[in-house]
Amino acid sequence: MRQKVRIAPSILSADFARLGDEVRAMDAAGADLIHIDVMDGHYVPNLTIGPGVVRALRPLTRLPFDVHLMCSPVDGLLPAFAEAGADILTVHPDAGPHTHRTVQLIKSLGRKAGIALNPATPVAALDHLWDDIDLVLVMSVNPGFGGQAFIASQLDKIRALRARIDAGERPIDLEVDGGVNVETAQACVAAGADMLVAGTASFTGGPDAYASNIARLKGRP
Ligand SMILES: O=C(CO)[C@@H](O)[C@H](O)COP(=O)(O)O
Ligand SMILES: [Fe+2]
Repeated sequence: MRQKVRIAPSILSADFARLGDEVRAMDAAGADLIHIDVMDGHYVPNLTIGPGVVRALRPLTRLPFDVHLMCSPVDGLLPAFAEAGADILTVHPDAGPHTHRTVQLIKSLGRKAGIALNPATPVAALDHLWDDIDLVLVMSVNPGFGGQAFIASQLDKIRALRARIDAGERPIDLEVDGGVNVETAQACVAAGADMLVAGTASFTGGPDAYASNIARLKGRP
């Protein structure tokens, strides 16, 4: 693989009845971040996790919390997630009218700011944001659910983003989310991704399989 990749298991695929244990198990298994999918039943047709859950999980691990907000409007939710223990707050530019203002709000809360690009959202959506963002999240499925198939056309977008990030002066993480498994992980890293979200592929097989799942996603046998 091209470079060291970090794996962010999405707890959307965890056993919600044992969520704390699941987060601890993923930490012990070698995960690099914990990805938390926040869905509002409006921007996407699913309803998931609020700041109370993030706050409850926060003492259980020192891994960064990578909070992916599929919410519209989102600005009013950001302070609560920051206070609850989010490290990265990632928003969708099509979910609100003033994404630059949203990014400024995230920075004012002292958190890293990410922008998520849906499969149909072009790289140009970032044109006015490059100076302020810390992460770009390429959605390789349509947002809303775990367990969907990887949309291969997004590999070209990852390549274009890698070229743009490498041409810039600031470090910006390039994360891919949706349908990531051992095979698609390799393609994403070859295209330039340095962070991979994996829900199904991380949690499949139960806790005894987590370490091997993470290792294989990192390209180890
Ligand atoms: O944001 C999302 C879906 O909207 C993701 O984070 C999924 O939760 C990833 O799940 P898998 O596709 O890896 O099962
Ligand atoms: Fe996500």
